This record gives sequence, structure tokens and C-alpha cells, in this order.
Amino acid sequence: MDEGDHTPRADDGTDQTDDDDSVDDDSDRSDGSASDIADLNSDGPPGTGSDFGDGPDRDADSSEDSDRDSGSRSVPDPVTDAGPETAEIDNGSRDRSSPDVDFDGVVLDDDDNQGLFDDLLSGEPIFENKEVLRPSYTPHELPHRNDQINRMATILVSALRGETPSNILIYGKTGTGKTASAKFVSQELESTSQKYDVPCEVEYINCEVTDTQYRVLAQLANTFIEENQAVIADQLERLEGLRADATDADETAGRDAAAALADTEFDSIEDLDDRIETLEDDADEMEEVPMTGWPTDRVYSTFFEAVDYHERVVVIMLDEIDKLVEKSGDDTLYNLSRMNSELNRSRISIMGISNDLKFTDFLDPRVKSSLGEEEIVFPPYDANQLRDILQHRADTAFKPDALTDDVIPLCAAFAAQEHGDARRALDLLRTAGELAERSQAEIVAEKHVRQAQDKIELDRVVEVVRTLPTQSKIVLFAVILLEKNGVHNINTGEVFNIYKRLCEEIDADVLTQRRVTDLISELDMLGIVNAVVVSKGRYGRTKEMGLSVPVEETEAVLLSDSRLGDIENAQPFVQARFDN
Ligand SMILES: Nc1ncnc2c1ncn2[C@@H]1O[C@H](COP(=O)(O)OP(=O)(O)OP(=O)(O)O)[C@@H](O)[C@H]1O
Repeated sequence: MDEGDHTPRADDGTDQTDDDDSVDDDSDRSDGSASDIADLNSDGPPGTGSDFGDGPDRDADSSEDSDRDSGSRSVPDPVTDAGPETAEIDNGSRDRSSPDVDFDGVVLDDDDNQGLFDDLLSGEPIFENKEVLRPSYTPHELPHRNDQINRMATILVSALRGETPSNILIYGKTGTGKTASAKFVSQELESTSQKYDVPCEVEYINCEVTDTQYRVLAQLANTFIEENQAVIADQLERLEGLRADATDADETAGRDAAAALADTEFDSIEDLDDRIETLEDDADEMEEVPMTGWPTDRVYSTFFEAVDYHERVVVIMLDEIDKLVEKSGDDTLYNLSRMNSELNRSRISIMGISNDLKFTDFLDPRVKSSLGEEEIVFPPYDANQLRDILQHRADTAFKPDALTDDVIPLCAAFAAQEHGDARRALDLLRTAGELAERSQAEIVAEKHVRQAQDKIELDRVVEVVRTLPTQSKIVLFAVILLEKNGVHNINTGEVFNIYKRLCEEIDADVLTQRRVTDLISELDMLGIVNAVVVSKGRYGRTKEMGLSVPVEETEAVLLSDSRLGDIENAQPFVQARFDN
């Protein structure tokens, strides 16, 4: 076991980016109650403030009321607004000449005060429940995944019969609903097991985060220890109760304690005490595994004892299993897959999920055959299927009639071009809604989807560029400098010259031209530059390239790196290119 692996890996930032991307959360004002009341007032003009539940009769005397109330209301009341247009005119008329404005342009007068949020709130909300479009939401229905879900259920049903289900490997490209389907089946499995009182559990592990054998085993061990502790605590409570009743009977009612225990599994108080003592000892012995520091075999045996503490069938769901194998080999899978032959009371089964079809090539043949007992493939969605998926979600996510007819087909078409990714389709729809909302539009239209597509693409570029290694960033910066100086069809030699100067400037190691050519190929694969090999006749062949990403934004991301930020004026290097 590599002890060095124990340092917790930093978050990949995906969620964060996702959150950063989002426009201000408006879920408060788009809840069901607001819409109900809006319906009651459907005669009134849009944005008549009924959203805040002041009741239908507020409309009549709204303007005076809002003046009087404005100081005491915690939520600003847009009752007085006749929609965003009026709000804009109000702001304009108050401009510098207005006596209500102080020198910094801040409105001091409370009367008729349009606060920072009033304009934003006054628009009719587009979303009914935006959460439904977020990646964290687990849908109750998964259109076009019936076959896969049924196959999983057919395999896992043996767990409900107390038998060990076959191990399952689930493959499919990103966003094809693998995790959502597997989680859906797990929830069904667990709820059915509760219904029939069969001990059956599913443990979910995201191997992108929990990516070493130590961490996987520690997480599993601690989960089972916690469960066992809870079971022991319940049992102890029951036994202490029995004991109290038995002693009571003995001392106060003059009955024999053993008689009081007649209906229980204990013959005597001593028997009962022994059991209580054993349970207390068990609880004391169950020591949680620290996140680092123990030898792996100790972690393994702790997990083994915890899972085997009582009878149960456990399905261990390893999402992104390829990341685990990539990071720390197949030891974890080997150990897990041979556990059943040693377990006495419990049984485990593995459900691996991967979007890398080739990862099993790196597995030990024994692990490979045991893990792939059953394989389920999730094909990419086509545009029609994505359309259905989006429609299902949009029905709950948006207000009625908030989307023009072409919005969903366009989102579906864009996402279908990118290997049929439902996550991308949902992101597009949500971002289009947010952009429409931000621009105070009343409905989401095609142009918002196109803007959303550009925004998501740019966010992706920013994320890829931000996480490049420093040397690749310097190479990319060289390409940008050349491009900004009007050089087209940039060749490797030109990039290398500028790269060398940049390295000297910021005191970085200078790689060989060959290595720089490799880095250019990597940038090409990431879609950041577009390089083509051109033949120069008897002068051999060279690579000519151009940027495939927006210059300004990419440059800004590069300069936000503290090392590259030191390059103050790179112009002379570019000039030098012509001198060389
Ligand atoms: N058939 C479907 N119906 C409704 N929503 C779906 C469907 N398929 C996928 N989704 C949604 O798309 C998003 C991505 O799905 P999921 O996380 O299951 O993909 P995945 O195949 O596991 O991707 P990755 O390999 O990247 O983890 C989720 O928000 C999920 O709810």
C-alpha cells in the first residue's frame, strides 16, 4: 500500500464551477405558493406582485400601501411595479438631477425606493423549481433506460432472496444515465428489503474522490461500524429494559426473575447479563478507521469484521471504478472479489460503473472475470431521447409556457452532437433559463440556448486552461502572443523561440523542442489549438497551428496563474522572433 496516497485529493472543482456558473438562486420566489396566488390574480398585468402572497385584494390600493409598508416589510414588495419597464423608467427619472439621490448616486429616500433586488424580483419568474435541472437531483423517472434498469433489477433480486447477486459492470459514455439508473435501482432494492425485512444494503462509493484501497476500505469499514453501533445500541436498550423488568419482578412483586424472562431468549438474569456484556464489549472493540495511518491489512480486517458482524447482503457500488484502478491498481477489487469465500454471515457483491470501456484491460484476469460476471452497456442518447428527457424535467422545472417550442429540440440537438450526454442537455436548458432570467426576458427562446452553448463552451475552456501544467501554459502563452501579433499558421519553431524567452523571463526550466512539440499535440487533443502537419518539401515537415479558443479570455486565465502573471511585457520577445 502506498502510504503517500493517503493525502485527501482536492475536489475537482466541477461542482464549484457549476455553482459559480449559476445565476443568483431564485428558488424562493419561484415556489409553488407564488404561482398559485399568481393564478388567482391572472387578470392583473404580469409582475403585479401577487408573487409575495399579500392576497388578491392588495392590487387595488397597491401604490399607497407599498409606500407605507416599505419600511417594515422584510421582503421587498414589488406590488407597485407595473413590470420591469416601469422600474427602469423610475430609475432613470431619479438620475443625478433628482433630489432623492446623494452624491454617490445612492437613493436615500425610503419612499418608492427601488432597492438593489427590486428590479430583479419584479420580472415574472421563469423557473418553477430550478433544482430539478441540477446534477444533484435524482429523477423519479428515467425515460429510455427501462431495459438497463430491468436488467440490473433481475440480477440484484437474488439479494432479496438472501443469495449473492452476480457482480455487475456498467459501461457507457458520460451523461448516459449510469449513476442515475444504478442509484434508482439501489433505492428500490433497499426499500423492498425493508418491506420484506430482508437485510440488504447498497453502499455507494465515488472512486473519483475515494481513489485508494485504503480509503475505499476505510469508508466501508466506518459505514458498517456506525451501523453496527446503532444496532447494538438498540439491542442494549431492549435488554436493559428486560433486565429492569426482571429485577423489578424479583424484588417488588416477589416473583422469580427467571419466570419474568420466560417469554424471552434468556433463561436467567445471568444469561441476560452475559449477553449485555458481550454487546458492550463488541461496541467497545469497534474502533473507527482513521483516514490515514493504519496498515492496509488492519483496515481490511476491520472492514471484514464489521461487515460480517451480522447476516446481510451488501452491494458495493463503485462509481468511476476506472479512476480507482488508474490511481491504485486492482488490489481493492481483488480483495473485495475474493471476500465471499471467507465471510461467514454476510455476502458482498460489486457493481462497478465506468465510462472507460478499456479499463478492464489493466485488470488481473481473475479480477476481470469475477468483476464482469454481468455487463450492462448504456448507449448514448439520440436527439429524440434527449428531447423526452428534457421535456420530463422541463415540465416541473419551468413555469407553464416559459419555453418557446424550439428550446428543447435545440438543447437536445446540441447535446446529441456531443455524444448524447443528458447532463450536457440539462446544463444547457438550465443555463438558457438562467440567461433569459438574467436579461429579464419573459420566456426562454432559441437565442438563450445559443448563448448558453457559448457560455458552457467558454467555461469548459477556462477550466481546461486553468488546470494545465505550467509548462503547457507557457507553450500556450507563446502561441497566444504570436497570434496576437498577427502571425498566422504558426510553426513549432516559432513557438519554441518565444517559449524559450518566456521560460527565461520567469525562471522556468526550458524543455527540448521535441518535448514542446509533444505539449502542442496535447493542447491539440484538448481542442485548445488546432495543429496540422504540413510538408515543406525538401525542408521536411512541420506543424502549423492556430488557436481554437478565444484569445482574450484564454490569456486572462493564463495570466491569473501566479507564475505567468510575472510576465509583464512580452512584446520584445515577439519582436525578437523576427530578428532570429
Ligand atoms: N434517462 C434519463 N432521464 C432523466 N434524466 C437522466 C436520464 N439519463 C441521465 N439523466 C440525467 O443526466 C445527468 C447525468 O446522468 P448520470 O450522472 O447518471 O450519468 P453517468 O452516465 O453516470 O455519467 P458519468 O459517467 O459522467 O458519471 C443526471 O442529472 C441524470 O439525472
